[in-house]
Amino acid sequence: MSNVTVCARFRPRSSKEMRDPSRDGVCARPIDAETFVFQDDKEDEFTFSLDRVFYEDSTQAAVYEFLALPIMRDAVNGINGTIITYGQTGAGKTYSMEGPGIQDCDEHNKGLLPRVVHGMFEQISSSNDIARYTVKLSMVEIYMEKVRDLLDLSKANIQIKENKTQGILLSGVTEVPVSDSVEALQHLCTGLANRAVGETQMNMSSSRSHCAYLFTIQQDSVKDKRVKTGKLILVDLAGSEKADKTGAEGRVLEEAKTINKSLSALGNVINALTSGPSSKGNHIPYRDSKLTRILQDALGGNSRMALLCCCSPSTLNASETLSTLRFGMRAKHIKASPRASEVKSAKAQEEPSSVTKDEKCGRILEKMKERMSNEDIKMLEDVFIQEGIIFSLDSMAEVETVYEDIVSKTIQSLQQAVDELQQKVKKLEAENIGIQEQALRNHEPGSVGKMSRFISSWYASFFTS
Ligand SMILES: Nc1ncnc2c1ncn2[C@@H]1O[C@H](COP(=O)(O)OP(=O)(O)OP(=O)(O)O)[C@@H](O)[C@H]1O
Repeated sequence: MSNVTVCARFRPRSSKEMRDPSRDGVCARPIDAETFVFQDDKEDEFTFSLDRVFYEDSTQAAVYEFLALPIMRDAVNGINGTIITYGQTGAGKTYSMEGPGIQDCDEHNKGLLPRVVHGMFEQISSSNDIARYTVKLSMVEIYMEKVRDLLDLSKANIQIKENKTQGILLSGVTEVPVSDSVEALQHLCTGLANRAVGETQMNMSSSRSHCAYLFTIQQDSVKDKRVKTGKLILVDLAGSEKADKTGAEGRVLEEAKTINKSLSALGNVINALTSGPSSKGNHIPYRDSKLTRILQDALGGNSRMALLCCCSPSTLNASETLSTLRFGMRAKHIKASPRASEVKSAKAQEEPSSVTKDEKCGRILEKMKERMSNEDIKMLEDVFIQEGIIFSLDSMAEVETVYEDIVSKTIQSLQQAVDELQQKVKKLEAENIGIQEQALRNHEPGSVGKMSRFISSWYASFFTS
């Protein structure tokens, strides 16, 4: 059981952001490779801890090696993987995913997609003697809630179907077999040329669609004829900014609304997945958008998943960046347990389980911890966000530390309340004695009796209320 890998990447400041005269301009102050302090436009500070933070001087190679390489390697070995770039328009999603160009780009600037393609075929060629591989490539765009085949534009409305053994499928989508990275990149370039490009005030060439690159890697073992299939999906999401900020109108406004609807659906699915069982049962609204439906297997756990939160470093975009980072924090709590989709030989299926008692206990413990954290994380996160203590609940150890801290603080304040009450009791006792003495001095036995009855009943009600 592993968490989703969530990283943030701050691109260099644009020339417009550099010209901003109102501030020194930068909203993130690095603490270490995983943690930074974020300052919003009201100068409130939030500390974020993610799996890795890439600042403006980070290289494309570093992002690939940390975020994508392990997922690509597993996909070649039959474990599904998904890599998503998320963030507002102009935050660096496409730069991170593709680089300045897929084919004719210098080595240094190459994005995740061409690196994944090269890495995949390199790994395949180094293990060709133990297995035969078949790689197929598809490429689709989700635009205005329609899935369009970017490798065959006549297929403008691909249907999404579900199959018990293969999971989510794009019915009739073009799947081109590719035998090396040059061929794969050529097809990707064809697909990219077909991508719908809209215009908004914020970025004259911003893409207004989600784009998914899908690789199916089938491995036929030379030795025992076992077949493993790994699906690797890379998704470059459309920009997540608010429609009103773009100043868009007409069709562009409709595009922005549709994009926001599908990104909200993605947020809702993540919320449902990370909120634990609810009164409504655990309904996960995958069907609310094409995007969440296509990502259903990835989000539902049968896939390794990495999310790159692309951010502007500028205070001008602080509110969008804050919501991007909060989205990332939320996604971090999705639990994934990807399995290799291996078709076993009959002999392998008969083999007795070699799982030890300790391993079973470990698994049960993990499940218990998982349930506990699912229920507690939301409450804790809300409290800590309110208190300005944004944190990363990476492990149960962290949950326990946080709990211990809260419990000890609660005990301290209860102790203080008990001390105050004891002092109050002492003061009242002294007053009581004084009143009784006064009554005796006045020689009024009847009044003393009434007074003492009054005091005892007041005393009793004080301590039972
Ligand atoms: N890490 C980076 N290093 C250098 N330049 C970058 C980096 N990230 C982004 N840029 C530049 O910033 C600009 C916007 O980036 P990009 O087009 O990737 O944004 P985007 O998030 O994909 O936007 P959209 O939602 O419109 O697709 C581009 O000119 C890009 O070259």
